[in-house]
Amino acid sequence: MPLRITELHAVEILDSRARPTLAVSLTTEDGIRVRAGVPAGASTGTREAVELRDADPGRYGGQGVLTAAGQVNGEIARSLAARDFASATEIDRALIDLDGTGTKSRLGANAVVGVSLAAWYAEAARAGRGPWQHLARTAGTTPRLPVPHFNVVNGGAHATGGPDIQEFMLAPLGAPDFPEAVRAGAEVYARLKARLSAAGHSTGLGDEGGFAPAIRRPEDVLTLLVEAITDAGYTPGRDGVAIALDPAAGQFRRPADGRYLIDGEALTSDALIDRYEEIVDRFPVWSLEDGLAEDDGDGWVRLTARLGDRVQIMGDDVFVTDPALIAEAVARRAATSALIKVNQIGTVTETLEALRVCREAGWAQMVSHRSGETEDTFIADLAVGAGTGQIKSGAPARGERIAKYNRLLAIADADPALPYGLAGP
Ligand SMILES: O=C(O)[C@@H](CO)OP(=O)(O)O
Ligand SMILES: [Mg+2]
Repeated sequence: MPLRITELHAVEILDSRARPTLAVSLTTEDGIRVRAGVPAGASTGTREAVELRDADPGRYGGQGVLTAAGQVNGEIARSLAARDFASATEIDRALIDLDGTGTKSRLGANAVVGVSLAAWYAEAARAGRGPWQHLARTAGTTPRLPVPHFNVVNGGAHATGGPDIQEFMLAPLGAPDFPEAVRAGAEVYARLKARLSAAGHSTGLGDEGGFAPAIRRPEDVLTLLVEAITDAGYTPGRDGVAIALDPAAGQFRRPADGRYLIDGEALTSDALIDRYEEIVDRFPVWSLEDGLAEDDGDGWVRLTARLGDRVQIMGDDVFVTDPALIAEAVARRAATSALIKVNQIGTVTETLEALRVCREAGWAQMVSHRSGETEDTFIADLAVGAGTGQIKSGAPARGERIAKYNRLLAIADADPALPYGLAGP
């Protein structure tokens, strides 16, 4: 039976930063009703799909999304309603065609992604399956529970006064199963808080629920993390709890001369790569995301050549979940893995395509939240269904972050046969 939408409705809600975003509800002719929440980033890539924000500076300082909601309730609803669709993929294609810009800027990427997520929820519900089972079946992938990456120290664009490096994450690679990985994350988080307090640092939180102490030197943060991992009784490293970094280096690159301003120094790409190498020598860092800026193309190739066999070199702002950009980087050996965010590209179909490009190239994939989140848990199902083996959803604290981890705990509980951990090569 074809999928027919009888009602599509978007409403302005709040995200975790008290900024407006969209919730989209969708009803099908056969009575399925679903709802999706739309996330939003702060450290965005320049080639991301473009969200619509209102022109009116009098509401939410010009950040409202009534225009985007209007696109869903008006043009998108008129175009999709009462049409027969063979699948959610077809709905995504219709959205891409209707928008017509390649960047989703006309309808708004926030409007488009809300409808896309709702369409996939609806298709799964109509098939009588959970979202992850449905995604696995559609994509032809082998499901697994991902290694959670807990962002326990927040800096950069996510925490004023925090470190220059945006994200310091705990990755319980050595955990025997997903619940034990969550436990490790939460126990180390508690020990880290105790260490920060004892040293007189702030334990206030950044946007993703991690601590945001005024510690500039990345090595000083890493030392604290290793101590906290040990305090909690875990082994620092791949057999226990490893560390992943997302410097989001584009945020601290000086446009005038392309130097990276970190910890009071102005480093060339090569000097920054040297610094990363020293960090990898000294600390149990296993993954490095956006180590360089998105426009430092040759730097990415050198970074991968230098460190690619020691740590995962992951692109976020540089690839923006775009299958074409990922394919190009595979050919240039400009990274070894890609971060995956549905709202960076705008539809679930294109996201699955990006994941397929990675799989076929032997690249690792990490499904990711945004720094502005809702209680929506689609990314948890996406990580399991697509079998990516990795997810990041912030600290093991704050409702919008733990919604995803708690969804993963529920999936683990309901299906004890699901394997846990990194996907094989
Ligand atoms: O850089 C990132 O990886 C993300 C999520 O942690 O941040 P933002 O959503 O602000 O782009
Ligand atoms: Mg990033």
